[in-house]
Amino acid sequence: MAGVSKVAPTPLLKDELDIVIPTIRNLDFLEMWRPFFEQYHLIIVQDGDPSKVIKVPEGFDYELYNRNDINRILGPKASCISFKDSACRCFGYMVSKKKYIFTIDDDCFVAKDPSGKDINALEQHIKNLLTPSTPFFFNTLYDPYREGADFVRGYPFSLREGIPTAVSHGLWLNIPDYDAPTQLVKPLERNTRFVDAVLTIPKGTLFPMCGMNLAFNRELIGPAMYFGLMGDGQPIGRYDDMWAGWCMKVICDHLGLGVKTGLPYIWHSKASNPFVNLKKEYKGIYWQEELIPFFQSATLPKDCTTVQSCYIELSKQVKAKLGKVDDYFLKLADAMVTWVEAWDELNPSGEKSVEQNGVVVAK
Ligand SMILES: O=c1ccn([C@@H]2O[C@H](COP(=O)(O)OP(=O)(O)O[C@H]3O[C@@H](CO)[C@H](O)[C@H]3O)[C@@H](O)[C@H]2O)c(=O)[nH]1
Ligand SMILES: [Mn+2]
Repeated sequence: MAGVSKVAPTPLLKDELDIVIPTIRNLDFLEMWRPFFEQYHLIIVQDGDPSKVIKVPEGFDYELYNRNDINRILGPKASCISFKDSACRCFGYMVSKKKYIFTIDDDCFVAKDPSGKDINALEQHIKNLLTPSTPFFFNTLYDPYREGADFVRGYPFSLREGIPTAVSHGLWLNIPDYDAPTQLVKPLERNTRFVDAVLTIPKGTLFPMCGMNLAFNRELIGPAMYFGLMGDGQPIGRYDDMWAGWCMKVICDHLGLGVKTGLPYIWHSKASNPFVNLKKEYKGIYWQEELIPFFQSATLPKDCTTVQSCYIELSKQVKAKLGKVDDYFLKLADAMVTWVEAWDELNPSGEKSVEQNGVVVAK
């Protein structure tokens, strides 16, 4: 038989997924990801000085937005997009037209699994997003939809269909995502432990979402993925992804959407400066002792059936209940509304309930 031409398979979700990268530096890191990323469209959000030229390696298909572009596109609503903080990445989520988003930091590289094989983090995130979540009952053999696993004895059959997955939260080998105090106490600690598992985060449980290796279904949960007001002119930094994760999880629990964490791993290469981080984080470290109980007790009315309506309702509760913590939360609550308004302006397809997104919501 004539030599069978080896045609590379089309990557999963090639035309339905954008890769969003916040950056202040050249993107040489993409060379290592080329085999996994080259066929996908990149949205680069250039932070800091817009006159700086960011070099993107040849062969990648991308759009790049700097601060001038954000101001031009959003006008006064650009005030809700952070400046001089990785939180700016959420502009990429808003401007994308795709169903899925994967966001990664420019100091995150391809990690190897225990067998020494390069980990295609994007492929694993896609698997996580395309298989259901099981937040209502814990499966002790971890991800039941994975090859070679299943639901264990005693797992209710009525719950085995699972629910749609909205978010896939990946982890990091080498430099762990520690807060500044922990970084200061354990400057040499490296994460060498590869845990071969994907878990659904149970309903009613919050978690610290890290934005450096994260994927989500933009149609299901996009409007809730606002990374807040951080960086320049703000009293706090490095709580961008945390804030988004808490708002997102409350809304996912309310709408019957799932959140997973675990595989895939990336190799996080650079520890940011712990002293700079401490300055950014310190208010957050004591504020969060009030923020967590707020999110843990947050409930949304039944008539909130779209992400936008949930998010607007949450912003009202932030204003009413967190304004006493600090005036910052009054400003943040307003910025949450501006974000949704800007989102709907750039995505005029209108608000959709999860059912309208073709999702059967667990009752
Ligand atoms: O002002 C800035 C600083 C950085 N960036 C880009 O954002 C990411 C992360 O930057 P970096 O790797 O230097 O910082 P980390 O401390 O490792 O970031 C993680 O901690 C959290 C910060 O909120 C977040 O979960 C992770 O991002 C890089 O791509 C920088 O180029 C920026 O855009 N603006
Ligand atoms: Mn980093």
